[in-house]
Amino acid sequence: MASTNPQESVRDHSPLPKVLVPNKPRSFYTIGEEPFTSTKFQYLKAYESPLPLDQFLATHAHSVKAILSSASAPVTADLLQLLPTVRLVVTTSAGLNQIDLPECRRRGIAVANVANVYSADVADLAVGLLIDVLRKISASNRYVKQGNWPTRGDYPLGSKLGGKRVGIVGLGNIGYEVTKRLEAFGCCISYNSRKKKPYVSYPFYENVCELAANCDALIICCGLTDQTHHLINKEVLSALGKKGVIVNIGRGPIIDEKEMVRCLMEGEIAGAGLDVFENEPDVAKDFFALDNVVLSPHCAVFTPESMKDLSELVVGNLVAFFSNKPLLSEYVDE
Ligand SMILES: O=CC(=O)O
Repeated sequence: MASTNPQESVRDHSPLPKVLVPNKPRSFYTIGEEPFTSTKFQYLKAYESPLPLDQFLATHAHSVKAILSSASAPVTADLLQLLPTVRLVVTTSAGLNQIDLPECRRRGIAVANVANVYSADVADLAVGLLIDVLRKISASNRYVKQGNWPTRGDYPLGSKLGGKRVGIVGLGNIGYEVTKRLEAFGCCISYNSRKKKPYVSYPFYENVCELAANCDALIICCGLTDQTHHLINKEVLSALGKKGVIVNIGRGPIIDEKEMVRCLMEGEIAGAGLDVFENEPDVAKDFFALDNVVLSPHCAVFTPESMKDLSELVVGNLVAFFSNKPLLSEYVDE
């Protein structure tokens, strides 16, 4: 429970190593905090302190050895500057865009990622969104529930997934899981990634526009970086074309959202399945009126099963770190 007494939150007699938690991760909300705890370390929860963050950090600056980051808890150069004894950042997010990785590297701070914990769930949702858009599942569900079937007749046909040419943008763990699923549906896969992957034989397109021009659907699986910000722009969307569908389970700002909305409204692309948005949780209202758009509230990673695996990995990484053992899932830049 949040302390109401500022003095109480500054008192810190525990000999356990300290892990700063700047914001409450969504995973703590979904399965509770208990699975993430251990007798080997103690969380310092900035979000429960009545102190302003800078005062809280000043109070604990020299006792914090690790940070538990999440999508909503950025680890910036400014934060690290205030915490000179930090040597590890563990994140609960698949994306690492909120962590200043070059600054961590410069300071000799290790980063532990989520490894493969979420990949299957995210891939399932990506394929689910694609099928939903193509087969109009959500749209026809609304049609039936609104009582339109008897009066307005059959709903327009959806389109087959099998045989579709699907382009994966970002062939990491999640992208690879998506390909495994789409192979089973008989799709023709090709991809764009920072580098050609030696372990797959799918056609590789160095240029995402060329990939789009040769695909019926694009699935965005890459991380958000300076290079991928608005990677999917007007040119890529028009290359995808009138019959093209886009699915995004990466990060909202990878797509130029205003341009995508325009293309959807003007029929320049056929549909979209989106789990992530440029300005979460405020989703552009233009999407709401579009029947060819399926939306989910950035929940691709959230199943109780993967949350449990996540808690084991987070605790495992922190315990390993505080026991001077190798991390279970250290992020290594390729
Ligand atoms: O999108 C969710 C995550 O990065 O964990």
